Amino acid sequence: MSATIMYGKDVAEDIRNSLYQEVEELKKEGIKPGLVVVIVGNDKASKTYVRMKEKAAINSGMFSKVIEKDESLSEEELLNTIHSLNNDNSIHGILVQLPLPDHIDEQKVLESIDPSKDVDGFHPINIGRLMVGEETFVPCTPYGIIKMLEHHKIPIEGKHAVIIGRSNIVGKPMGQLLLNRDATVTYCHSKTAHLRQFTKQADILIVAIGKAHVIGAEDVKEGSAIFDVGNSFTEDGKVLGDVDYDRVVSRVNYITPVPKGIGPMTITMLLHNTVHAAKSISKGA
Ligand SMILES: Nc1nc2c(c(=O)[nH]1)N[C@@H](CN(C=O)c1ccc(C(=O)N[C@@H](CCC(=O)O)C(=O)O)cc1)CN2
Repeated sequence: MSATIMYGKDVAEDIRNSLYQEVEELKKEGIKPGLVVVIVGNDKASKTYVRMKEKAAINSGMFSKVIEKDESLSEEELLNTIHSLNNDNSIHGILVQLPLPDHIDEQKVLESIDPSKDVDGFHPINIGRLMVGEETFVPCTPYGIIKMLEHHKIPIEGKHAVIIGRSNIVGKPMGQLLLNRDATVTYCHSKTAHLRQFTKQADILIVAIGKAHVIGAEDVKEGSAIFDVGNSFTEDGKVLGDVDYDRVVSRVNYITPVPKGIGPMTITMLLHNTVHAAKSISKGA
């Protein structure tokens, strides 16, 4: 069996080209989409992701700013920073890079972001909208996976989608997006007994647990589509997915590699959400 290797870059390029055109049109109306990313602390991977976001936004013709704060920043200071960004009319998208240091209440911070600028889609109002099937900001990684499914014309309706991982960033919204498209969805997580029993049934398998190579050839259904969200770093700086790609690839029809699979789509859907925010804020929606 020869699998289709799903490179996010290929799908991302088309979306980024059309976003660039949309940004140019907005600029003619005097609107330059503006994204601010706030990062607290020195996590190496987070810093890399933030740089990638900044570069992608600038390349798409947007205004982009990174606010870097020291690890010792208090929760109150962070909330004040967000408050002033909420009130800044030149900023359409606000994102707080996760994870935050332990002394800061992550949920409180995410809930302080104006929902109309919440380009990560993590605010409870936007999550609620997703649950009831209303248009909203969709979290970037699951949104990117939906775009990849669409691009490769992988059927969703009536299929069994199994999601490993129940984070607010990926697992939970991913399941809801697939459910909204009439998949039968099973959530698995660290306490799931007999994990393989579920993964082997999956027509679409989404793996987002952050443990290198835990899914092997015996865990997948033949002919399925595998989406690997994992990004674990080895001591020598190599990035590994949650799926043992080399062993799994020959058993499935579709698979994302790590790196260059879903990662580029996460950043692209952030750009999409920022343009969407700029449009709706400027129209007073
Ligand atoms: N506020 C947020 N925080 C975090 C999110 C998020 O969506 N919003 N997601 C992750 C990190 N993340 C984006 O922030 C992210 C992770 C990985 C990649 C990526 O492109 N990875 C590469 C490999 C890594 C590399 O080359 O250095 C790939 O898979 O090709 C992009 C974004 C947690 N925090």
